[in-house]
Amino acid sequence: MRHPIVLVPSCSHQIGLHPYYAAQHKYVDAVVKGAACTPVIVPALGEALDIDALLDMADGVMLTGSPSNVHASLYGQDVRDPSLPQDRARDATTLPLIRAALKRGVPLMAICRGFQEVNVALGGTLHQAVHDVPGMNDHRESKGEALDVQYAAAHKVVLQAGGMLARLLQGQSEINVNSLHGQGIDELAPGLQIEAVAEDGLVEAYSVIDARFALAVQWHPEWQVASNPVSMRLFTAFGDACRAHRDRIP
Ligand SMILES: N[C@@H](CCC(=O)NCCCC(=O)O)C(=O)O
Repeated sequence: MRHPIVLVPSCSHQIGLHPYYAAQHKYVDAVVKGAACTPVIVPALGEALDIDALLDMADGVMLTGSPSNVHASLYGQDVRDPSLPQDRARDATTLPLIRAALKRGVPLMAICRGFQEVNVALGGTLHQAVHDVPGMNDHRESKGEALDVQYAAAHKVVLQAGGMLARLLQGQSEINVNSLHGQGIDELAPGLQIEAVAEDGLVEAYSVIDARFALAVQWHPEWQVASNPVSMRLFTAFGDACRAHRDRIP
């Protein structure tokens, strides 16, 4: 039996003189090590992509994080800080893909930027600088530190009792998570169910109501996934949903 195929939309990065379609190793590796699925990196080609053809062959979609921000115009705002990285090619690829995948019931797992993209794709908005919102904490990483410091547990999140995440984590009420983001959920889109919140009240995880499996988290479960039991539960559940989709009777 073939492994389920998981689409991993790329970012568009400039490396030297050339633009690249790129996806970080840790996300692609987590699809294999955590979900036991086969990753397929999708170039950020936007409307040039045949999304239906991609979803015809896909058993899941995983949206990665990225230092770039979802363009604020996509949720009706002006860009607050133009010096921060953007990736319009990725936006033009992921937002239509998210809507199409959810419409078809393709399992979806979204991480960090991906978490923000799903909210925007479904009509929600973002804080462009969480740390400048009165009463909110600074959720950014210390960029000058080593990666194992940047991705270390930074704060706790309280799980929604009776929610999908609480069930997946067998009734745990809170977990410690890493935190590498300057933006965050402001208005939650219709049809989303909060699954976890940070100590300052920021939404840190949600699921899509009525979806068989659509889970989005602001933190990074892909980081050293195999050595983190909580992350392994999330990726295993995603992989199981992809296997069920692969074996569905059309
Ligand atoms: N740019 C957005 C999303 C942040 C994000 O995805 N961080 C991860 C970057 C590195 C990695 O991919 O692990 C924001 O700042 O909120």
